[in-house]
Amino acid sequence: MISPEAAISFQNVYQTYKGPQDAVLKGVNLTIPPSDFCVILGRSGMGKSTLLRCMNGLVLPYEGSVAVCGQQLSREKTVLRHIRRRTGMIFQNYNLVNRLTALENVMCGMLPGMPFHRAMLGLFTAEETARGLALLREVGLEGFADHRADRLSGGQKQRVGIARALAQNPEIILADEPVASLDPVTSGEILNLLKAINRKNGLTVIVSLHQIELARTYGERIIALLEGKVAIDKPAGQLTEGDIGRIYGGCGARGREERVS
Ligand SMILES: Nc1ncnc2c1ncn2[C@@H]1O[C@H](COP(=O)(O)OP(=O)(O)OP(=O)(O)O)[C@@H](O)[C@H]1O
Repeated sequence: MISPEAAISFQNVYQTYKGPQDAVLKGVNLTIPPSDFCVILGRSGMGKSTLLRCMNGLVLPYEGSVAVCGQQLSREKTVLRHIRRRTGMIFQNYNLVNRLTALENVMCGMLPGMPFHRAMLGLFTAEETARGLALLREVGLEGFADHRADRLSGGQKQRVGIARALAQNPEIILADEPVASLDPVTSGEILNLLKAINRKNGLTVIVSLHQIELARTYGERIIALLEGKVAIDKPAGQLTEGDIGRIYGGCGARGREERVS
């Protein structure tokens, strides 16, 4: 059953890029309540990014149904626009516009919610600019507003990415391997920031990770994908060695070690 109160609800979802014989998701059932902090685990190619892309309508299931904040995902443009406004996306490679400043990148997150003529010309009100600056402060980048994105460190770029996602006033943050390109200390800082946002703003946060220790430290709920299905769905504190073996077993111990930060 699709739950109208859930932030995200998947019912028997099948997704493919090539055809049903090559399905990536093969009957995913999932309910994520508002304000959850979930970590998605799974070996490379198991469909973590695909699952996240299904949550904001970047890809659509060929069978089953997805609902975001109670709204059923469909091909209809108004539905997609609405769902994308409610889901802020954070990427491994930050997806910033290099030639723009940190503040200008953050303001890009406001464009979809602005009247067309102002968005086209990039005309922001003083209030919107003040909000952009407040968001930079919130992610720890006060004083970096005028810095070009390509001159920032990886951790700073990811902070700008988070501020840009917040600028669209989302209810859900989807972070696709947000710390995969960062060192362990910076990774912890970024996950702490996402956790603080989850706690302070009550946003639902769903993060895909490869590092088991980070998942255990920062995740509250662990969802692991295996062979296109949810194989494990439990509180992070209850994740056992047996579970980890099940998720990464096919890689052998070496494959697992490589993923542990
Ligand atoms: N745009 C695409 N077109 C065709 N196939 C795709 C596309 N994106 C992903 N796939 C395939 O779908 C499967 C799942 O990919 P996905 O990126 O969702 O996995 P993942 O668990 O996020 O992997 P990783 O941890 O390596 O990022 C893989 O076999 C991949 O090759």
